[in-house]
Amino acid sequence: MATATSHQSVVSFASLRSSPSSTISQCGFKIDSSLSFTSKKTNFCKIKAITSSVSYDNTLLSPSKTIPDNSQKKSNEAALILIRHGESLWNEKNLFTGCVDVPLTEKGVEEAIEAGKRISNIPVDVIFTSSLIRAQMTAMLAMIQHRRKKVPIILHDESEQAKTWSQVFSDETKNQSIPVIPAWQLNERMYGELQGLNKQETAERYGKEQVHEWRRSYDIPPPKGESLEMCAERAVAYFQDNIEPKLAAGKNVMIAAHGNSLRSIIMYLDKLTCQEVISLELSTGIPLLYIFKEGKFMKRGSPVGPTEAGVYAYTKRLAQYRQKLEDDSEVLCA
Ligand SMILES: O=C(O)[C@@H](CO)OP(=O)(O)O
Repeated sequence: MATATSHQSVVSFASLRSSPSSTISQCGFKIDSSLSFTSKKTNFCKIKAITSSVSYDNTLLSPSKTIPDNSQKKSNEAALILIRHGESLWNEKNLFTGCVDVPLTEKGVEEAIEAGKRISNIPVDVIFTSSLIRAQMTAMLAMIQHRRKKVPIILHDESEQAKTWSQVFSDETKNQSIPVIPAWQLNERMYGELQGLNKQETAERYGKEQVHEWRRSYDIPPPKGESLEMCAERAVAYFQDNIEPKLAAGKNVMIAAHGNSLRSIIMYLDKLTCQEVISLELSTGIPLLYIFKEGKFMKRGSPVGPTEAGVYAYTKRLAQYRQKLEDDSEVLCA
């Protein structure tokens, strides 16, 4: 089996069972129908909920107790956008990165801006990122492209003082902000003793198959690192405890994270088996859209651009949101 690169230009969603053709779909996915899958159940039942959850709302941007908690607002659907960070300096050098905190390349910056353009008409109420700079840069660069022009603000909870010192005292300013919640649980899989090694040289030294197992198998960890299963135990538990409740409350969520932390979350959303997840590759800087409705996640594809009609054809709510953005900009231009 060929070693997958971190820069593949195609997102191969092995689980997209409802669309069997091997073409670029209307949603912007390439679906690889050459793969066949068994009906083996995913063993995600192993994932235990982590109870030490942190929950933020827009209200945390302001100390006022009188501001209503909008997280309780009723809605029957919410958008979920997943973005793998843009190309990092170590992606460019083909080095195993894992939890090493490396920034984006110039190309990565451009990818993040392009991703932002693609989702610029999709509502975002709260952003979750890993604690690593490449995911945070991606989230920020993407959000500055958003037509709503809200300001993404990182919430700091590392100490009581950090929380107190970053309070916002204007309701209006708070309403024009989007909370950005960093969570180490969304960090890239810890690559152990491979971190900093060149991927090609490692494959030459240990063999392509061994390195492919370390990189893509579900339960085989790299030396002293995390397997995808171990990464899922923290990333999916965090998603269930902190992100799903937001979606259930009608909040539109964006997650900027990493190849493997997002693979584990997609495995959960798409109910992929341990075999299926091996073929799941995420490109850098490509946003993926899901709709959460009645407790279920529906994959909607990757928004191709601000004028891409397909994305909006899927839900009335997204179409209405875009129409409102159009109306507002017409009023501003008049
Ligand atoms: O190096 C890493 O941390 C990851 C993501 O870039 O690489 P891989 O494609 O091997 O999972």
